[in-house]
Amino acid sequence: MTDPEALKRDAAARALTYVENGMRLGLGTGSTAKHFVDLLAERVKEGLKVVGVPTSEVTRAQAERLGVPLTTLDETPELDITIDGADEIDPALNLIKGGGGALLREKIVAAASGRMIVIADASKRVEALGRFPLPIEVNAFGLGATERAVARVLEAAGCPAPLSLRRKADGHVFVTDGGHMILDAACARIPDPPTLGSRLHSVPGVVEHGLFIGLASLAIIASPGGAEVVGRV
Ligand SMILES: O=C(CO)[C@H](O)[C@H](O)COP(=O)(O)O
Repeated sequence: MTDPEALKRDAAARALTYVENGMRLGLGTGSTAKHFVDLLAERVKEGLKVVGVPTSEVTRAQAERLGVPLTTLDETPELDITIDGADEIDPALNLIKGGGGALLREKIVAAASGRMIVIADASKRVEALGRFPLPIEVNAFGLGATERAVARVLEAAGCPAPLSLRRKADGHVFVTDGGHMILDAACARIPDPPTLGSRLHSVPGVVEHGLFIGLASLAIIASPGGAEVVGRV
């Protein structure tokens, strides 16, 4: 059996072939994106000139440690490519993201990019989104009321789901880089992701959700047979 880390690194290496001198890059978060930043740093040491916007404090620390030049969306509001992982990828390249809790910055950075390339191993491919619990980032104020409103929206969208407040391994509540909390919705199957996405945005207190609709234009999916490049259908 192929080592999952080797597959993630394969996908990351293939994504690097899309990076050209002078590009402004969005740098994703998670174990697959971490491989991309490692490989990018090697190319930077060899002389590649790029600048990156990290999607989390974890990625910022990694990139800084490895010498990848960084900028912000205030200094550089338009990026060429974002390369990021995903928790689920459907055939239309709609995604669930946020397993690592970085969904808000990931979505802002992807939306500011000319294209988003998703890198993943084949286990992330699904026919329909929803088996992976959908992360919903919420403001701490009014948490109980927001949770009830989110539950009503999920039910109306045909995917009633238990909600759980995300906690860290030590039991403390997980707090995002933006200072918010995450409700994970165990939907099982989301019949209409775009509709659910817009309805969730209508709930006061919801800061962002992990449905990435129409943002990714390319997915690089690594399996033991090699890395497959899939364009949006
Ligand atoms: O959305 C994310 C972080 O918020 C990650 O991209 C997603 O969780 C995939 O992570 P990994 O590459 O470790 O499987």
